[in-house]
Parts: sequence; C-alpha cells; structure tokens
Amino acid sequence: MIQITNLQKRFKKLQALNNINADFNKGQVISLIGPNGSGKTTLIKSILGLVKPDNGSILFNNTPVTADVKYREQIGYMPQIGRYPDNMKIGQVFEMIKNIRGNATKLDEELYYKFKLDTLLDKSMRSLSGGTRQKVSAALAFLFNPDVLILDEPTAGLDPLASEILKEKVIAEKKKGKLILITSHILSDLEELTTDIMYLQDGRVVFFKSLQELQEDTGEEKLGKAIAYVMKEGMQKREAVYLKIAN
Ligand SMILES: Nc1ncnc2c1ncn2[C@@H]1O[C@H](COP(=O)(O)OP(=O)(O)OP(=O)(O)O)[C@@H](O)[C@H]1O
Repeated sequence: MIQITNLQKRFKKLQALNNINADFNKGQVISLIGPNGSGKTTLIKSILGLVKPDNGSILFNNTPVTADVKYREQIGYMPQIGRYPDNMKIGQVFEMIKNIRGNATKLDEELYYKFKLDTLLDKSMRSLSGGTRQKVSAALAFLFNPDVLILDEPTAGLDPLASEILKEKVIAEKKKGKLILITSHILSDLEELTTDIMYLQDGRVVFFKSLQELQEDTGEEKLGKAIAYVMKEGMQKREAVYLKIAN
C-alpha cells in the first residue's frame, strides 16, 4: 500500500531521515518507535506530503505521492498537536471539515459519539483542555472512514477511559484490514495493537520486524522489555567498537 524507497531528508546540518526503506501493507498496525528526535514525525509528514524529501520516493497504491494530492483522501491523520482556529466552536470545526470533504463518503461517527463531542458542540476550540482537543483530532481522523490511519502520539493527554476507547477503535479498524501507523512513547499502549515495529534512531531504521519476531529474537514477551533489550544490545555493540578503536 505504501512503499518507501531510499528516503532522505535533511534540515540544514541535521540528517532527519537517512535512507529509509519500508513497505507498509493492509491489515498491519505499525508502531513507529524511537527516541525523541529520531525522525518519526518527519517520516509521517513525508508520507502525508507535508515534508518534502530531498531524495527517494514514496508510493501510495503504486503512485508517487508527489503526483497528485488526491491520495490524502484515503488517509486519516491525527497530528501530535491538533491546531484549529481558536475562535471556532467544536460543532463549527466538524461542519467545516465535512463541508470541505463533501458528502462522498459514509461517515464514521463512532468516536465522535463515544467521546461525547456531540454534547460539547458550543465549546470554543480556544477553551478546550488538551485531552478534549485530542478527542476532536481522533474523531476527525476516523470520520471519513479512511483506508489508512496515521496517528501521531494518539493517546498522549487522553484519560484512561478515552485511551481505551481509542485503542478498541484501532483494533476494530485493523480487523477491517486497514493500514494503521502509530507513534507512541507509551509502549504498553502499543502492545495490544501492533503487528509490526519499526525502530528509528538518528533518522535510520534500526529494525523493522513483526512483534512476534521481536519477541522471539529477544526472548521477551513485553514490548517495552524487548525494545530495552535491543537498545542495550546496540549500546554494548557500540561500546565494543569504541574499545576496539581506542585500543
Ligand atoms: N521543520 C524542521 N526544521 C528543522 N528541523 C526539524 C524540522 N522538523 C523536524 N526537525 C528535526 O528533525 C529531527 C527529527 O524530528 P521528528 O519530529 O521527526 O522526531 P520524532 O522522532 O517525531 O520526535 P518525538 O519523539 O520528540 O516526537 C529533530 O532533530 C527535529 O528537531
């Protein structure tokens, strides 16, 4: 569904993405994991066409994303920080976005109702708590029933109940065969959802493998422990190289 080949992006001296190669397919829930600044959001934004790569290509259903912006209709995007016009009310934001999209697709309003946004329509965006803003972003991402969902830190700021509602929704959409990309630092949240893990560091893919493979390779059941194992191993290898150079 999405094919990434030799993707490179530099911000001045900083190599934010360094030769990324990956195939993302229907039915996968891919967790993008990595330290702060490792390139996760830059990769997501490149797929969305919001960041222009310096080199490499991204194909969406075999067509370069640079060819036509229409592919974006098939993607629901929940940004890390949703920015909306401050003076608009929740109800107006939903109406505006529905109007922009037209009536072509059947709406999926499950999150809209489960998050009880229908009871908050007169609240101005300016006055929203961080968590309610996240609920608006989540409900909008799923609203047009997209084939692909890209969720950047979706549970950050959500209360435990809202977080569970969102996770159940992701699982339900995965069962429908959608492709879902998620970044999160809360590994326990990803554990229940993920089929595959891409670990980024300094703009490079350290590994991209299925959860099962990762569990087998590390001997660890829990995602957090498995990732810690890989990171520790990486550090030991680097230390061994430094020692060899020093000697
Ligand atoms: N528009 C930009 N201009 C300059 N540097 C940028 C820009 N966008 C991102 N960067 C830099 O690129 C690197 C990768 O950033 P990115 O936001 O992709 O990281 P991330 O893995 O999503 O981090 P986090 O876990 O903190 O969200 C960082 O060093 C960041 O400062």
